[in-house]
Amino acid sequence: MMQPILSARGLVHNFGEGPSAVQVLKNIDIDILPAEVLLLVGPSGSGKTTLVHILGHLLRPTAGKITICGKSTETLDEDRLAELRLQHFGFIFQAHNLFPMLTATENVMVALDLMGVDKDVARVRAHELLGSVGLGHRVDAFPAELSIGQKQRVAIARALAADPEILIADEPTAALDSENGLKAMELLQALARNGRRAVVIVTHDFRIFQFANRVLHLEDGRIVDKPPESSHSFGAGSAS
Ligand SMILES: Nc1ncnc2c1ncn2[C@@H]1O[C@H](COP(=O)(O)OP(=O)(O)OP(=O)(O)O)[C@@H](O)[C@H]1O
Repeated sequence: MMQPILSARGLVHNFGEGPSAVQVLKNIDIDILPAEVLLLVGPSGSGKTTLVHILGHLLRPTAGKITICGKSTETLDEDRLAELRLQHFGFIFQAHNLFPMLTATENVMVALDLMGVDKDVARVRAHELLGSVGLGHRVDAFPAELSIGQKQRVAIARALAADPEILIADEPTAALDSENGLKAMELLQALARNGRRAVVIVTHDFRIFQFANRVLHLEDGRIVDKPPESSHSFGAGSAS
């Protein structure tokens, strides 16, 4: 059995306190494996975004434990959590969150700057990252000059800045047409396979199921219909 990059056990999350508290995650166990594309699917409100925020350490769970490469993250203070996020995670959100006044290169450099990378080195690295997502010819473009698919690629390049083990994407194809959605997924799948990193995707988009190694269904804060280990890989996305 492959060693998970991240293991979460008994995750519970409540929003609110006391009698008005709402439990949105109920005793979730999850392992994230190297080189896998893991899809989280389920009805609106089932807790998918809350779960990936907790897995990405953007939100602390009400209860439960997470280990990354075998080390518990439970007792880390806010500064250590910020370091951990920078080091281990890349985030890709639907709205891309690109800075409109900055070029593609500068948008990627922001992430490298946060890591304390020298500006000249960061510029070279940003160009490399943009090249790796097929945007080597658009490094000086501003977001408004890029197509939506290209903007998504800048967001992916930025998420790769720290060469993270886990990429978390919330609805990465929702705003893309079929062609761009498939291209984005091909890129994310290649990043999982080549980089030995995991890509965790929240989605409602059935078109991308073919890229998954595993699909976890969330319903009312629980993982349901967990497939047996033997069906871990299927379809075009098999990592074997
Ligand atoms: N900050 C918050 N405060 C209170 N309740 C929240 C908060 N964030 C989410 N919720 C509630 O928690 C539940 C799970 O929300 P979450 O966004 O995780 O679901 P989701 O499965 O990602 O939904 P969608 O597919 O619509 O994005 C919902 O009932 C939502 O209203």
